[in-house]
Amino acid sequence: MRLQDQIPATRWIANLSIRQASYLCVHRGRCDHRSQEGRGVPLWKLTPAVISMAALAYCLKRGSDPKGDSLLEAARSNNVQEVTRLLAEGIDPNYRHPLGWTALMVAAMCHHHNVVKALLAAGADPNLGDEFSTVYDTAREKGIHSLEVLVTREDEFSSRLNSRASFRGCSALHYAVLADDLRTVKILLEAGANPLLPNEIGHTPPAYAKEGEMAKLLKDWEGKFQEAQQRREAEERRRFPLERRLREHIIGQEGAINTVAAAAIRRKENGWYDEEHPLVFLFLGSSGIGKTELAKQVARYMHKDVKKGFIRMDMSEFQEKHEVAKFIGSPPGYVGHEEGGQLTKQLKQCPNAVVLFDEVDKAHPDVLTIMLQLFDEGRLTDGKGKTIECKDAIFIMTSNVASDEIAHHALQLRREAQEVSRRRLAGNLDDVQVSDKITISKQFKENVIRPILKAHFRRDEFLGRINEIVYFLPFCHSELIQLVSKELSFWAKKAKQRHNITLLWDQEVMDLLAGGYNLHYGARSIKHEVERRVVNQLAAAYEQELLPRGCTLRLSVDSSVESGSEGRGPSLRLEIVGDDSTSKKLDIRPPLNPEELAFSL
Ligand SMILES: Nc1ncnc2c1ncn2[C@@H]1O[C@H](COP(=O)(O)OP(=O)(O)OP(=O)(O)O)[C@@H](O)[C@H]1O
Repeated sequence: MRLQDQIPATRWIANLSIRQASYLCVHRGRCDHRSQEGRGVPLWKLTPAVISMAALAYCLKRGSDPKGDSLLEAARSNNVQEVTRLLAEGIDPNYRHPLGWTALMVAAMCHHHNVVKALLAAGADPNLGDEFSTVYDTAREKGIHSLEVLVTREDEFSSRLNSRASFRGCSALHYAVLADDLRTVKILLEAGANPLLPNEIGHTPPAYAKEGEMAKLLKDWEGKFQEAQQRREAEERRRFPLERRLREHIIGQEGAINTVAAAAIRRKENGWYDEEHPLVFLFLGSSGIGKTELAKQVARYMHKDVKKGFIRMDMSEFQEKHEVAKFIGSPPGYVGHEEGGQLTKQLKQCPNAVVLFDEVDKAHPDVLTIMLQLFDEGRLTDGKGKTIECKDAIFIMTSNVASDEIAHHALQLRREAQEVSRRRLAGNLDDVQVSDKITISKQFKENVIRPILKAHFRRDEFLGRINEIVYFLPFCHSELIQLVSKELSFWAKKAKQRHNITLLWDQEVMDLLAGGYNLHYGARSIKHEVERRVVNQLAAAYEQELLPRGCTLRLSVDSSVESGSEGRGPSLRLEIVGDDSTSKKLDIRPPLNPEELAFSL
């Protein structure tokens, strides 16, 4: 072992006596608290405890990389030469201590400017957040003694920090500001550290700045950073508009995508909206058709990948009157008051979130009354009497109410459009163009859908507060082909990654799988069909060792099985493609092939 690699171990041994003393203090404190005499425990009795802590310390270090640990130690002790040497050896500049921090955070906290520069030059990310929370939480998470965590944090990071405060999410910039080190703060900002980045408790670095030069410097950079961020986002939006992003994840549903993107979100982004009220959508259509997926993608667009930006409430959990309390929290004196409400708790963390109320038609009328207040006033008062302002939130309700009527109307429109095209073009139509032309008529919305919604929700003011009712239509054939292709590609990628198997298929296979579409289950029925007819066969062939690693497999339609007989359609077969492009059908033993098994029953 190199001398440098031994340093942390030596420090651990040297620190045993400190730990022993600390443990003694803590233990004495406890004894004093419990007994009148206030006598401590003899030192010899503590030795096993201290030894066990040393063992824990050893365990803590055991899973870590000794060179990574040396980098952390060199950063802490301001050994620029050693830091540079280790980085040149290829040690990850973002290597984390087993308790969560990086070398850049240590150097920033300890005023070691040159180490900070060396780490940044080697690619250390100034915007990584610390994974260390409080001493006690970290001890619980890692399953080690809190005293051990405390001593490690003090020895290997800094002894100047409050052990009870949470540091999760603090960046190197947070630490440099906490250390009041103007020079390091400048270096970090110039290297791209984000002064607007909040830690887990929502504080950005300027929140820890002392008045004066430090606060002024950070304020200037906040402005610069905001401008640059806005420029970047505008450029990104221009190059990659929302509709295009949504279409990458959602097949078909052009009308729904355009309504949500153009009519509402873009208006909101560009300032053409009513800032007094949040946006409210009602997504209608049958199951598995993309309603939830569209809501998720909107949240991802609005909040990047921030988890808190998407709140999902299953409204079938609020069918009873008494369940209102679960929604916004119970008033004082009632059971669950301390817990708070499911919606209010999450909205508090992100008041401009995208909130999905799934199956809203199932909610109790009292819950709807609360939602109406929320939509109307853009604020919500929880059981503790705290008001949450959420005028910037986007509320999306989904419902299957009237889904049969919508599906049948859409199919009818599609048939009519096909008929018109057929007559006009004398056949040979591309149904993508046809499906684009389908729009649910105003008359149908007014005469069919509105009365159904009114009968269901029984309140005009509730329906009146919805900005847009968005219709999701059943998939047409070309959209089904896209869904099949997406599913097959997903499994082909897995086959390649896991077994180096190349999977091929043709149009006939996709047509056959598209036939598994069920209007009531939507895209889920396509997923199921691909799993049932393709993945099950692949798994069986693999289990029977019929698939050599690195082989090429072709899926094809077995036309020897004619449709019609006993309701069986053509089946899919698997062939291995040889180097000379010849193919050999795989003989998968029936008992292990669920499809064949089903046929033989
Ligand atoms: N238009 C679509 N394009 C791509 N994938 C889709 C589409 N519609 C549904 N899916 C996929 O099908 C699954 C179910 O979709 P989703 O959750 O959006 O259904 P839903 O319309 O909200 O139905 P439900 O009312 O049953 O929740 C998801 O995995 C989703 O990715």
